Amino acid sequence: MTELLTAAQMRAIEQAAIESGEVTGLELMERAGQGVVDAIFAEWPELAMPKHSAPAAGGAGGSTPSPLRGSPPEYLERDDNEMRRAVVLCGPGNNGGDGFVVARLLRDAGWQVEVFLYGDAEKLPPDAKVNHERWVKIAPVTALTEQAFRKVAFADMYVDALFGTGLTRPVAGDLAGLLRHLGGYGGDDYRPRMVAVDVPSGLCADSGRVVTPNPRARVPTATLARLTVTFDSPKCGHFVGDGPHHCGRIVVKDIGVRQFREHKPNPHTGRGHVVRFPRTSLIGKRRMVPDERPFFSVDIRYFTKNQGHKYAHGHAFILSGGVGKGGAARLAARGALRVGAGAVTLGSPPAALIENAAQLNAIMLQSLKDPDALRVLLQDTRINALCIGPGLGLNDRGAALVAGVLGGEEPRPTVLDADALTLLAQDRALFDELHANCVLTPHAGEFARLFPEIAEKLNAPATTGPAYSKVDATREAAKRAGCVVLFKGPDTVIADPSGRCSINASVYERSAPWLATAGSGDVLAGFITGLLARGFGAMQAAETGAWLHTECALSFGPGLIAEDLPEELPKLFRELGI
Ligand SMILES: NC(=O)C1=CN([C@@H]2O[C@H](COP(=O)(O)OP(=O)(O)OC[C@H]3O[C@@H](n4cnc5c(N)ncnc54)[C@H](OP(=O)(O)O)[C@@H]3O)[C@@H](O)[C@H]2O)[C@@H](O)CC1
Ligand SMILES: [K+]
Repeated sequence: MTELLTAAQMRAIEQAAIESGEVTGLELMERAGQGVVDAIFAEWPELAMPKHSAPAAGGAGGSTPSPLRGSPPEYLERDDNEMRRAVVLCGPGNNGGDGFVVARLLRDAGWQVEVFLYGDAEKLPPDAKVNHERWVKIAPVTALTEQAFRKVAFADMYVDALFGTGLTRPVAGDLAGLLRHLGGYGGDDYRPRMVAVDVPSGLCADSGRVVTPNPRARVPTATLARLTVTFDSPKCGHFVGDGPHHCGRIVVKDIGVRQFREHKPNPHTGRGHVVRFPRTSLIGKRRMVPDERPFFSVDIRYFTKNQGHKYAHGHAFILSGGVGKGGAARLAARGALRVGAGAVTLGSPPAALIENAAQLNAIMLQSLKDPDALRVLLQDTRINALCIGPGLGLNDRGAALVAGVLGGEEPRPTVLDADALTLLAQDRALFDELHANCVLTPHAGEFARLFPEIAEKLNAPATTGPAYSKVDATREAAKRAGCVVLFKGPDTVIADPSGRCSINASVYERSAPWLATAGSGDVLAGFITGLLARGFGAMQAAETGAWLHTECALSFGPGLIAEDLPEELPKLFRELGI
């Protein structure tokens, strides 16, 4: 798994590296700038060629339209030289320092580069100041205003080095207007080559939220990049909230500080300690960082087909709702069976038995009238995982069954989804019965019902950086509930009460918008239940279930309906060598 860092964690690693004496801040800045330039040429190889010799396919060859509306200035229209043109926007911190390095390296590569600075050159931090001075020996720097930018902004590429991990407050005044332009130009169908250094300016690196007093503004005050080049490790904000929308694509460049991730305090000075708790992992497919495993590791031990009867592979029990409401629980049951539970039983109210019987074959069916019947059933110790909520019904029977599931003598690992979550929100005494082997799988609405104070913080405008994030919210919720919380979305965040946290992001190359289809959440609940039955721990079951869910959707492709998800698993398991 790839580790995601917060801005503070990245700063601590950088600080430890510098304090070790093995590298200077200036060297790190040079590596960062070089990383950006390398990423640019890898992303757009045609930019390494002279302008008129590059293929023009897809608008890749010639000059791109201005990101600001209106025609390019006359002198640019007359320009017929062969040089590539870049505009680099530098800010008042070290992100701006990286920008000056990028400008210099592009110029060394034969580009015509125009540099703008927002802020006072005298107040730049030391390394940024050195790179500013290096640049002004080569070419001038223009003070950044919207008006000044409008006059010259016509380029093959724009580099956004205004703010990185140091964004502390909303961008205001003239610069806000400029960022709105850079974040809202061109409609949806065309984005100029905008490269964000570390993080698109205006976006909080921790939360992926645009830092603004007005979150409902039609055009956000953050740049819209086609490529974001970050250093050492991706940051949480690249994968949650609006991050993926603003980043375009993420490339991670090694700047040689990895050994300092585990840095201990210097015994003499006591400094150089890297604070890396809590850790956040990315559950992803693609290889993002050298020497990290390309796949999220599905623990194959739990899938090994040991000889043995079906119950040796676990027995999942799924509680269903009333007549006409059984579809959701049947989907969950199918998911649990396909993911590998040896046996799956659906507990149905007597009146719905015939309906369920007509739809089930490999899944067993059991009459489940009330909590007394449940108590008797749970005397069967082979039942080792439960799922309650899909299609359950917001009624007394539902509430009594949730109480029965949570309050038994030997509470089983249990997934609580859908109606069970609403019932928990309505009855705090029930909520207090949650135990460490529970997994809650709320979407945003259910999350807000279950954890109203946390949701209020998350939904409040992000007016300071670092802003409260979905990662923070899920961690806090897991702690409060005392169990695993899987907060659904394209950026599914999973946390346990100890603070362990993962993000299963269905974004970038794992984007699967067709996964937002009726019944998809029921299948996810079933996957997790099946994995619990196979012996996975609660956190691992939630992580693996979420990962498989996205992978099934990607494998099937558009046109997917919830029924297709479990049926995709055998193919996926074959590919994984399970
Ligand atoms: N970590 C690493 O290993 C490496 C990091 N590197 C690079 O350093 C970057 C982090 O640099 P950084 O800490 O100087 O922060 P950065 O984002 O440049 O901004 C801080 C400045 O912006 C200002 N400011 C903030 N918000 C504002 C607002 N709304 N409107 C106006 N001003 C605002 C803020 O002002 P202040 O809050 O202090 O008043 C301060 O002046 C990082 O993203 C990466 O690119 C690489 O070089 C190499 C390795
Ligand atoms: K930036």
